[in-house]
Amino acid sequence: MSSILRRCTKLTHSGILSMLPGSNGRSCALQYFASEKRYSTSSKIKVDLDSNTGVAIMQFQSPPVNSLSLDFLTEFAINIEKLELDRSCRGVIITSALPKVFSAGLDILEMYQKSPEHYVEFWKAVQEAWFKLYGSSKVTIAAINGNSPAGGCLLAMCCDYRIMAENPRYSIGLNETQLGIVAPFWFKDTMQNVVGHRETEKGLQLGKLYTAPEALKVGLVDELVPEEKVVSSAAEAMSKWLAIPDHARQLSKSMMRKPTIDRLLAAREADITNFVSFTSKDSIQKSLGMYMEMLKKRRS
Ligand SMILES: CCCCC/C=C\C/C=C\C=C\CC(=O)SCCNC(=O)CCNC(=O)[C@H](O)C(C)(C)COP(=O)(O)OP(=O)(O)OC[C@H]1O[C@@H](n2cnc3c(N)ncnc32)[C@H](O)[C@@H]1OP(=O)(O)O
Repeated sequence: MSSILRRCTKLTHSGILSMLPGSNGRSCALQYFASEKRYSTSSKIKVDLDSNTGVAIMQFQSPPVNSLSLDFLTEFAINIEKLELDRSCRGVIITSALPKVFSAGLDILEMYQKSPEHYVEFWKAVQEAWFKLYGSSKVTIAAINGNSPAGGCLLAMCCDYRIMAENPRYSIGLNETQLGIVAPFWFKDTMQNVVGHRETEKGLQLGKLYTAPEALKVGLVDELVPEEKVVSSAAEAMSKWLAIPDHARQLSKSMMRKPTIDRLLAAREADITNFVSFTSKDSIQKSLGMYMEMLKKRRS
Protein backbone atom coordinates (compact mmCIF):
# COMPACT_ATOMS: atom_id res chain seq x y z
CA MET A 1 0.00 0.00 0.00
CA SER A 2 2.85 2.35 0.76
CA SER A 3 4.04 1.71 -2.80
CA ILE A 4 0.69 3.04 -3.98
CA LEU A 5 1.14 6.19 -1.96
CA ARG A 6 4.75 6.65 -3.06
CA ARG A 7 3.63 6.32 -6.63
CA CYS A 8 0.78 8.81 -6.15
CA THR A 9 3.10 11.32 -4.50
CA LYS A 10 5.71 10.88 -7.22
CA LEU A 11 3.18 11.42 -9.96
CA THR A 12 1.69 14.44 -8.26
CA HIS A 13 5.09 16.02 -7.67
CA SER A 14 6.29 15.32 -11.15
CA GLY A 15 3.28 17.14 -12.49
CA ILE A 16 2.30 14.26 -14.74
CA LEU A 17 -1.05 14.02 -13.06
CA SER A 18 -1.81 17.67 -13.51
CA MET A 19 -1.65 17.06 -17.25
CA LEU A 20 -4.45 14.53 -17.05
CA PRO A 21 -8.01 15.82 -17.43
CA GLY A 22 -9.74 16.21 -14.07
CA SER A 23 -6.67 14.95 -12.30
CA ASN A 24 -6.18 15.15 -8.55
CA GLY A 25 -5.04 12.95 -5.68
CA ARG A 26 -8.29 11.01 -5.80
CA SER A 27 -7.97 10.15 -9.45
CA CYS A 28 -4.35 9.21 -8.84
CA ALA A 29 -5.37 6.49 -6.43
CA LEU A 30 -8.21 5.44 -8.69
CA GLN A 31 -5.97 5.32 -11.75
CA TYR A 32 -3.43 3.25 -9.87
CA PHE A 33 -6.06 0.74 -8.84
CA ALA A 34 -7.60 0.83 -12.28
CA SER A 35 -4.27 -0.30 -13.71
CA GLU A 36 -4.67 -3.44 -11.63
CA LYS A 37 -7.10 -6.28 -12.19
CA ARG A 38 -10.60 -5.11 -13.17
CA TYR A 39 -12.45 -7.30 -10.76
CA SER A 40 -15.94 -6.65 -11.87
CA THR A 41 -17.79 -4.08 -13.88
CA SER A 42 -21.47 -3.95 -13.40
CA SER A 43 -23.58 -1.06 -14.44
CA LYS A 44 -23.75 0.59 -11.02
CA ILE A 45 -20.59 -0.46 -9.21
CA LYS A 46 -17.01 -0.82 -10.37
CA VAL A 47 -14.50 -2.94 -8.46
CA ASP A 48 -10.76 -3.08 -9.03
CA LEU A 49 -8.56 -5.41 -7.03
CA ASP A 50 -4.85 -4.69 -6.68
CA SER A 51 -3.34 -8.14 -6.64
CA ASN A 52 -0.07 -6.85 -5.14
CA THR A 53 -1.62 -5.29 -2.06
CA GLY A 54 -4.84 -7.30 -1.78
CA VAL A 55 -6.86 -4.08 -1.64
CA ALA A 56 -10.01 -3.67 -3.69
CA ILE A 57 -11.53 -0.33 -4.50
CA MET A 58 -15.26 -0.27 -5.00
CA GLN A 59 -16.67 2.79 -6.73
CA PHE A 60 -20.35 3.62 -6.82
CA GLN A 61 -21.27 4.92 -10.26
CA SER A 62 -25.04 5.09 -10.36
CA PRO A 63 -26.20 8.60 -11.37
CA PRO A 64 -27.63 10.90 -10.34
CA VAL A 65 -27.05 10.19 -6.62
CA ASN A 66 -26.03 6.52 -6.08
CA SER A 67 -29.40 5.79 -4.51
CA LEU A 68 -29.67 2.26 -3.19
CA SER A 69 -32.20 0.67 -5.51
CA LEU A 70 -33.01 -3.03 -5.58
CA ASP A 71 -30.59 -3.53 -8.48
CA PHE A 72 -27.85 -1.50 -6.80
CA LEU A 73 -28.17 -3.38 -3.51
CA THR A 74 -28.15 -6.73 -5.31
CA GLU A 75 -24.98 -5.82 -7.20
CA PHE A 76 -23.44 -4.50 -4.02
CA ALA A 77 -24.10 -7.69 -2.04
CA ILE A 78 -22.79 -9.87 -4.87
CA ASN A 79 -19.58 -7.83 -5.11
CA ILE A 80 -18.95 -7.88 -1.37
CA GLU A 81 -19.61 -11.61 -1.26
CA LYS A 82 -17.24 -12.22 -4.18
CA LEU A 83 -14.48 -10.28 -2.44
CA GLU A 84 -15.21 -12.09 0.83
CA LEU A 85 -14.60 -15.43 -0.86
CA ASP A 86 -11.42 -14.22 -2.57
CA ARG A 87 -8.45 -15.09 -0.38
CA SER A 88 -6.22 -12.68 -2.28
CA CYS A 89 -8.38 -9.74 -1.11
CA ARG A 90 -7.61 -8.36 2.38
CA GLY A 91 -9.30 -4.98 2.33
CA VAL A 92 -11.97 -2.97 0.53
CA ILE A 93 -12.21 0.79 0.08
CA ILE A 94 -15.70 2.01 -0.75
CA THR A 95 -16.14 5.34 -2.47
CA SER A 96 -18.17 7.20 -5.08
CA ALA A 97 -17.25 7.95 -8.66
CA LEU A 98 -19.88 10.71 -8.77
CA PRO A 99 -19.28 14.29 -7.69
CA LYS A 100 -20.73 15.59 -4.39
CA VAL A 101 -22.50 12.41 -3.34
CA PHE A 102 -21.34 9.23 -1.67
CA SER A 103 -24.86 7.75 -1.63
CA ALA A 104 -28.32 9.32 -1.23
CA GLY A 105 -29.45 6.30 0.77
CA LEU A 106 -32.27 3.93 -0.02
CA ASP A 107 -34.00 4.65 -3.29
CA ILE A 108 -37.25 6.21 -2.15
CA LEU A 109 -38.98 5.17 -5.36
CA GLU A 110 -38.55 1.52 -4.29
CA MET A 111 -40.68 2.29 -1.24
CA TYR A 112 -43.31 4.42 -2.96
CA GLN A 113 -46.53 3.17 -4.55
CA LYS A 114 -45.25 -0.38 -5.07
CA SER A 115 -46.80 -3.74 -4.20
CA PRO A 116 -46.26 -5.52 -0.86
CA GLU A 117 -44.36 -8.22 -2.80
CA HIS A 118 -41.98 -5.57 -4.08
CA TYR A 119 -41.45 -4.19 -0.58
CA VAL A 120 -40.56 -7.70 0.63
CA GLU A 121 -38.02 -8.18 -2.15
CA PHE A 122 -36.54 -4.73 -1.63
CA TRP A 123 -36.20 -5.06 2.14
CA LYS A 124 -34.57 -8.49 1.81
CA ALA A 125 -31.97 -6.85 -0.44
CA VAL A 126 -31.37 -4.09 2.14
CA GLN A 127 -30.89 -6.67 4.88
CA GLU A 128 -28.63 -8.81 2.69
CA ALA A 129 -26.36 -5.86 1.81
CA TRP A 130 -26.05 -5.03 5.52
CA PHE A 131 -25.28 -8.64 6.52
CA LYS A 132 -22.58 -8.88 3.87
CA LEU A 133 -20.87 -5.59 4.67
CA TYR A 134 -21.28 -5.50 8.44
CA GLY A 135 -20.24 -9.16 8.65
CA SER A 136 -17.32 -8.88 6.24
CA SER A 137 -14.03 -10.29 7.53
CA LYS A 138 -12.05 -7.91 5.28
CA VAL A 139 -10.84 -4.49 6.40
CA THR A 140 -13.47 -2.10 5.08
CA ILE A 141 -12.87 1.64 4.77
CA ALA A 142 -15.39 4.21 3.58
CA ALA A 143 -13.88 7.07 1.59
CA ILE A 144 -16.84 9.46 1.87
CA ASN A 145 -16.42 11.99 -0.87
CA GLY A 146 -19.86 13.59 -0.75
CA ASN A 147 -23.25 13.66 0.95
CA SER A 148 -24.19 10.49 2.75
CA PRO A 149 -27.71 10.55 4.23
CA ALA A 150 -29.66 7.61 5.72
CA GLY A 151 -28.81 4.34 3.91
CA GLY A 152 -25.62 6.01 2.63
CA CYS A 153 -24.63 6.70 6.22
CA LEU A 154 -25.53 3.11 7.13
CA LEU A 155 -23.14 1.74 4.52
CA ALA A 156 -20.36 4.01 5.78
CA MET A 157 -21.07 3.03 9.42
CA CYS A 158 -20.76 -0.66 8.50
CA CYS A 159 -17.13 -0.07 7.58
CA ASP A 160 -14.22 -0.38 10.02
CA TYR A 161 -13.01 3.17 9.39
CA ARG A 162 -14.44 6.32 7.80
CA ILE A 163 -12.61 9.13 6.08
CA MET A 164 -14.70 12.07 4.88
CA ALA A 165 -14.00 15.04 2.64
CA GLU A 166 -13.64 18.11 4.86
CA ASN A 167 -16.11 20.07 2.73
CA PRO A 168 -18.56 21.63 5.27
CA ARG A 169 -21.37 21.41 2.70
CA TYR A 170 -21.32 17.61 2.86
CA SER A 171 -23.39 15.91 5.50
CA ILE A 172 -23.94 12.44 6.89
CA GLY A 173 -26.46 10.94 9.29
CA LEU A 174 -29.63 8.91 9.75
CA ASN A 175 -32.24 11.50 8.72
CA GLU A 176 -35.19 9.08 8.45
CA THR A 177 -37.46 10.99 10.84
CA GLN A 178 -37.25 14.01 8.54
CA LEU A 179 -38.98 11.86 5.92
CA GLY A 180 -41.61 10.79 8.45
CA ILE A 181 -40.19 7.27 8.64
CA VAL A 182 -38.39 5.39 11.39
CA ALA A 183 -34.93 3.86 11.10
CA PRO A 184 -35.16 0.12 11.87
CA PHE A 185 -33.53 -1.19 15.03
CA TRP A 186 -30.46 -2.51 13.23
CA PHE A 187 -29.73 0.90 11.66
CA LYS A 188 -29.95 2.23 15.22
CA ASP A 189 -27.71 -0.55 16.57
CA THR A 190 -25.11 0.14 13.89
CA MET A 191 -25.03 3.84 14.74
CA GLN A 192 -24.97 3.17 18.47
CA ASN A 193 -21.94 0.91 17.98
CA VAL A 194 -20.15 3.81 16.28
CA VAL A 195 -21.10 6.91 18.29
CA GLY A 196 -22.70 5.57 21.49
CA HIS A 197 -26.17 5.66 23.01
CA ARG A 198 -26.64 9.36 23.77
CA GLU A 199 -25.51 10.68 20.40
CA THR A 200 -27.62 8.03 18.62
CA GLU A 201 -30.67 9.02 20.65
CA LYS A 202 -30.29 12.66 19.63
CA GLY A 203 -29.25 11.93 16.05
CA LEU A 204 -32.09 9.50 15.39
CA GLN A 205 -34.89 11.56 16.92
CA LEU A 206 -33.82 14.75 15.20
CA GLY A 207 -33.00 12.97 11.94
CA LYS A 208 -29.75 14.87 12.19
CA LEU A 209 -27.53 15.30 9.19
CA TYR A 210 -24.11 16.09 10.64
CA THR A 211 -21.85 18.40 8.69
CA ALA A 212 -18.41 16.90 8.09
CA PRO A 213 -16.85 18.78 11.07
CA GLU A 214 -19.78 17.79 13.33
CA ALA A 215 -19.47 14.17 12.22
CA LEU A 216 -15.79 14.20 13.17
CA LYS A 217 -16.58 15.74 16.55
CA VAL A 218 -19.07 13.02 17.53
CA GLY A 219 -16.96 10.20 16.07
CA LEU A 220 -19.32 9.40 13.22
CA VAL A 221 -16.28 9.71 10.95
CA ASP A 222 -12.68 9.13 11.97
CA GLU A 223 -10.82 11.64 9.80
CA LEU A 224 -11.48 14.66 7.61
CA VAL A 225 -9.13 15.28 4.72
CA PRO A 226 -9.14 17.54 1.66
CA GLU A 227 -11.56 16.20 -0.92
CA GLU A 228 -8.87 15.25 -3.41
CA LYS A 229 -7.10 13.16 -0.77
CA VAL A 230 -10.02 11.05 0.43
CA VAL A 231 -9.06 7.91 -1.49
CA SER A 232 -5.29 8.23 -1.00
CA SER A 233 -5.86 8.77 2.74
CA ALA A 234 -8.07 5.68 2.79
CA ALA A 235 -5.23 3.75 1.14
CA GLU A 236 -2.85 5.06 3.78
CA ALA A 237 -5.19 4.06 6.62
CA MET A 238 -5.69 0.68 4.99
CA SER A 239 -1.96 -0.05 5.15
CA LYS A 240 -2.07 0.46 8.94
CA TRP A 241 -5.04 -1.90 9.36
CA LEU A 242 -3.38 -4.49 7.12
CA ALA A 243 -0.24 -4.44 9.26
CA ILE A 244 -2.23 -6.42 11.87
CA PRO A 245 -2.34 -10.21 11.35
CA ASP A 246 -5.64 -11.03 9.64
CA HIS A 247 -6.75 -13.84 11.95
CA ALA A 248 -6.39 -11.75 15.12
CA ARG A 249 -8.09 -8.70 13.63
CA GLN A 250 -10.90 -10.76 12.10
CA LEU A 251 -11.70 -12.56 15.35
CA SER A 252 -11.71 -9.24 17.20
CA LYS A 253 -14.06 -7.73 14.61
CA SER A 254 -16.38 -10.70 14.75
CA MET A 255 -16.41 -10.62 18.57
CA MET A 256 -17.51 -6.96 18.48
CA ARG A 257 -20.15 -7.34 15.77
CA LYS A 258 -21.67 -10.79 16.31
CA PRO A 259 -24.31 -9.77 18.88
CA THR A 260 -25.61 -7.04 16.54
CA ILE A 261 -25.70 -9.43 13.58
CA ASP A 262 -27.37 -12.18 15.61
CA ARG A 263 -30.07 -9.74 16.69
CA LEU A 264 -31.19 -9.14 13.12
CA LEU A 265 -30.72 -12.81 12.17
CA ALA A 266 -33.18 -13.72 14.92
CA ALA A 267 -35.69 -11.11 13.79
CA ARG A 268 -35.18 -11.18 10.05
CA GLU A 269 -38.72 -12.22 9.05
CA ALA A 270 -40.40 -9.99 11.63
CA ASP A 271 -38.31 -7.07 10.40
CA ILE A 272 -39.54 -7.66 6.84
CA THR A 273 -43.15 -7.87 8.01
CA ASN A 274 -42.72 -4.63 9.98
CA PHE A 275 -41.21 -2.86 7.02
CA VAL A 276 -43.98 -3.94 4.65
CA SER A 277 -46.83 -2.99 6.97
CA PHE A 278 -45.15 0.30 7.93
CA THR A 279 -44.34 1.29 4.36
CA SER A 280 -47.80 0.32 3.08
CA LYS A 281 -49.56 2.72 5.46
CA ASP A 282 -51.29 5.64 3.73
CA SER A 283 -49.68 8.12 6.14
CA ILE A 284 -46.16 6.82 5.32
CA GLN A 285 -46.85 6.83 1.58
CA LYS A 286 -48.06 10.40 1.92
CA SER A 287 -44.89 11.43 3.78
CA LEU A 288 -42.66 9.79 1.17
CA GLY A 289 -44.60 11.44 -1.66
CA MET A 290 -44.26 14.86 -0.02
CA TYR A 291 -40.55 14.31 0.56
CA MET A 292 -39.97 13.45 -3.10
CA GLU A 293 -41.91 16.58 -4.08
CA MET A 294 -39.77 18.66 -1.72
CA LEU A 295 -36.59 17.25 -3.31
CA LYS A 296 -37.86 18.19 -6.76
CA LYS A 297 -38.93 21.71 -5.67
CA ARG A 298 -35.58 22.31 -4.00
CA ARG A 299 -34.00 21.57 -7.35
CA SER A 300 -36.13 23.99 -9.38
C1 LIG B 1 -41.54 0.85 13.60
C2 LIG B 1 -41.24 -0.10 12.49
C3 LIG B 1 -40.12 0.38 11.62
C4 LIG B 1 -39.85 -0.60 10.56
C5 LIG B 1 -38.91 -0.05 9.55
C6 LIG B 1 -39.60 0.76 8.59
C7 LIG B 1 -39.12 1.62 7.77
C8 LIG B 1 -37.72 2.01 7.55
C9 LIG B 1 -37.69 2.52 6.21
C10 LIG B 1 -36.78 3.10 5.55
C11 LIG B 1 -35.45 3.50 5.84
C12 LIG B 1 -34.91 4.31 4.90
C13 LIG B 1 -33.56 4.81 4.91
C14 LIG B 1 -33.24 5.68 3.70
O1 LIG B 1 -32.17 5.59 3.21
S1 LIG B 1 -34.44 6.72 3.04
C15 LIG B 1 -33.61 7.75 1.90
C16 LIG B 1 -33.19 9.00 2.57
N1 LIG B 1 -32.41 9.82 1.66
C17 LIG B 1 -32.48 11.14 1.66
O2 LIG B 1 -33.18 11.75 2.43
C18 LIG B 1 -31.63 11.84 0.65
C19 LIG B 1 -32.44 12.69 -0.26
N2 LIG B 1 -31.59 13.32 -1.27
C20 LIG B 1 -30.87 14.42 -1.03
O3 LIG B 1 -30.85 14.98 0.05
C21 LIG B 1 -30.09 14.95 -2.18
O4 LIG B 1 -30.54 14.33 -3.36
C22 LIG B 1 -28.56 14.73 -2.09
C23 LIG B 1 -27.99 15.63 -0.98
C24 LIG B 1 -28.20 13.27 -1.81
C25 LIG B 1 -27.91 15.13 -3.45
O5 LIG B 1 -28.31 16.45 -3.75
P1 LIG B 1 -28.20 16.99 -5.26
O6 LIG B 1 -28.60 18.42 -5.22
O7 LIG B 1 -26.89 16.62 -5.83
O8 LIG B 1 -29.27 16.11 -6.07
P2 LIG B 1 -30.85 16.32 -6.13
O9 LIG B 1 -31.17 17.32 -7.17
O10 LIG B 1 -31.42 16.50 -4.80
O11 LIG B 1 -31.30 14.86 -6.63
C26 LIG B 1 -31.14 14.43 -7.99
C27 LIG B 1 -32.27 13.49 -8.33
O12 LIG B 1 -32.17 12.33 -7.48
C28 LIG B 1 -33.40 12.15 -6.78
N3 LIG B 1 -33.10 11.55 -5.47
C29 LIG B 1 -32.35 12.05 -4.50
N4 LIG B 1 -32.27 11.23 -3.46
C30 LIG B 1 -33.01 10.15 -3.76
C31 LIG B 1 -33.33 8.94 -3.08
N5 LIG B 1 -32.85 8.65 -1.87
N6 LIG B 1 -34.12 8.06 -3.71
C32 LIG B 1 -34.62 8.32 -4.94
N7 LIG B 1 -34.35 9.44 -5.64
C33 LIG B 1 -33.54 10.35 -5.06
C34 LIG B 1 -33.98 13.54 -6.67
O13 LIG B 1 -35.35 13.50 -6.43
C35 LIG B 1 -33.64 14.10 -8.03
O14 LIG B 1 -34.56 13.55 -8.95
P3 LIG B 1 -35.08 14.39 -10.21
O15 LIG B 1 -35.63 15.68 -9.68
O16 LIG B 1 -33.88 14.58 -11.08
O17 LIG B 1 -36.13 13.52 -10.82
